[in-house]
Amino acid sequence: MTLLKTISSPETVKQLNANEKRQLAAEIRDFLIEKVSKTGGHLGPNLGVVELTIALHSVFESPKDKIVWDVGHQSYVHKILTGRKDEFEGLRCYKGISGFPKCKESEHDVFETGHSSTSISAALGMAIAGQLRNEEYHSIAVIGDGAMTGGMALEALNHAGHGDANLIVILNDNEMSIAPNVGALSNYLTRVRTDPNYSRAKDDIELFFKKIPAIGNTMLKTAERIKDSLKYLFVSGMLFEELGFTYLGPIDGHNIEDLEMTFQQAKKCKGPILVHILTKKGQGYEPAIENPDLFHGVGPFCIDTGRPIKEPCPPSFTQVFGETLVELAEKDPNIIAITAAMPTGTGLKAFAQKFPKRFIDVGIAEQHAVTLAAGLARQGFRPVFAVYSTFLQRGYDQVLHDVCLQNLPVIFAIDRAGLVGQDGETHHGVFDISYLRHIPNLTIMMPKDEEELRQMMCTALSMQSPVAIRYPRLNGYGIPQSSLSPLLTGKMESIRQGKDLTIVAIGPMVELANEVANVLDGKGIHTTVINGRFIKPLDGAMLHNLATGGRPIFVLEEHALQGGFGSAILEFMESEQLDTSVVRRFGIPDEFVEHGTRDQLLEQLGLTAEKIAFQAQKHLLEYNAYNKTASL
Ligand SMILES: Cc1ncc(C[n+]2csc(CCOP(=O)(O)OP(=O)(O)O)c2C)c(N)n1
Ligand SMILES: CC(=O)[C@@H](O)[C@H](O)COP(=O)(O)O
Ligand SMILES: [Mg+2]
Repeated sequence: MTLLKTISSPETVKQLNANEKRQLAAEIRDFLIEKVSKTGGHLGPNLGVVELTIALHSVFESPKDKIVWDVGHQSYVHKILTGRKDEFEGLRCYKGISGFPKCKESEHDVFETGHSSTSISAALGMAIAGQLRNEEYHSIAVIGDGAMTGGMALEALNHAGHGDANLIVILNDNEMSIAPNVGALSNYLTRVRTDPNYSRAKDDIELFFKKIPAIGNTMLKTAERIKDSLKYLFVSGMLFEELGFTYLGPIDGHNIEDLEMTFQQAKKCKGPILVHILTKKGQGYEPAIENPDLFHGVGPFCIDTGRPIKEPCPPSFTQVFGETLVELAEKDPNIIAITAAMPTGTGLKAFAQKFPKRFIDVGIAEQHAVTLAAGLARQGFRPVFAVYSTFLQRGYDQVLHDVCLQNLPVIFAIDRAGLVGQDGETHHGVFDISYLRHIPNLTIMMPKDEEELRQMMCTALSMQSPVAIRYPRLNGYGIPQSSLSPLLTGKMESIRQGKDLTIVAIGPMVELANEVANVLDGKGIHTTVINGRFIKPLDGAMLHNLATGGRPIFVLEEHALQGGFGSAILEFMESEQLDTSVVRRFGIPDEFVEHGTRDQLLEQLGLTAEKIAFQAQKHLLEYNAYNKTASL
């Protein structure tokens, strides 16, 4: 990696000639494969944008020119070229560089991303800002064909096309979202990619009519008009031209010279421009090309074989969800599974293979997915929308307005609920209780283990109202499966009894509560552990019993404290005139949690058995002293 060693900034890239840039691209690919094989990460998307990123930093003047990376999972090459290559040992690691653009890392990271389809809006905002201040710079959104299916992207195209802001949208079309891309836009782009016919048809028409003497020219003019109307159907980019963009492309996204020439052309254009580039996800590494879904976001892997390096472990909550949904769907023909471009991540691949007519992938369109589910439910189906907690944030109003207000029986299978680890702030699923709990008609559950997830899915199907089941990005505990039977709605579960302290916990925090109880047992302190199970409705009878039991109550949740499960318990106790001073909440304070392993982040947040047991001892001393004084 001789050339790569010399790269410390975009200026050093600009000094290279064409051959050197090609060599640099090869070295970057080797670098990415070597580093990501150790840390894990979004290898496929980044291998696909090596030439694009070299050309971008060759032609434009970052950070004066603003480059916004949509989703941002493909920004590793950008980070390598902007002085961070020596930090890749710590990619996505605790206190290491993020896998997404972070403004605090570099002046070249001009906007933070992680959720899809935001880049055009952000870049357009920056372009308009430049116009208002008479500042000369280019504003560039790099967006994938998958992200382009997101509603926000289309809203921004609609706005940009109507104005004269100097915005450059680079559409990185690799025919893939995480899975193969879906939808009419994707089909259109495929036609544009693979459409030799139009140009041939145009030449053939002209040649044919030119052969006909005299009338030929008249007919040729008619044919011109036909050709123009044909253009509206086939020619590259007409869709974008019609939206007010200057369309350039499609061009080979792995040819640096072509890219640079096109970007130079785009720089001279006024108003909104869309450059359509064609790339291959995983370019340069066969296993990633052959398995773009796996290598979209991969854990550590063996470079020679491309096989993930994984310890044997029990099935994940996601896998149990997917298998159970198939089991339920075999009995209930009304079950429909919906994903927003994440069939693998949400465990729906088996369902899609077994019930293709009852599986819907809407693309990166969570808002649409929720209201689509509402429509299906209105017609008597049982739609199950499997979605990551963080991405359901996109569909908040649809959950409230289209599902719960009409009390429609939609099931929200909320995966990645809790800390997700290396994706960090933009992906932790730690806000869904807060943004859902206040919505009337909605039931919210969280299982303590994978077996209870199965029971909750069965419970949800037995209800005729909206239900959310939230579960973590974790492996299960290897609990043997039992037959599916519904739980009693709104009932907590008593796990163990102890006279000194009560801990009420949800999800994986129940396991932690047991660990705390074991630590305290060794200190002669005995703990009652309650599995919260239902975040809404709460188990009022249990809470009354606990609140009047004369013991402090600790509430554990891997979720924001603001508006979380502990808040719900406090609100309930206050509304019942119970003594809320007995309650102490443990969860995520009012801050964003960065990336790292889940264990590192739990340690940082004080959500460990040792730390909570220490707090319990301290609290009990104060609590008992206070009560002694009060009783005198
Ligand atoms: C709102 C939202 N939904 C889902 C995701 C998960 N996600 C991350 S990347 C991706 C696919 C992006 O496809 P594309 O834009 O074509 O980029 P590529 O990976 O092909 O380079 C998805 C669905 C997300 N980041 N944000
Ligand atoms: C970039 C993005 O949003 C997805 O690729 C996400 O990183 C997937 O997360 P999981 O690894 O939890 O499926
Ligand atoms: Mg793509």
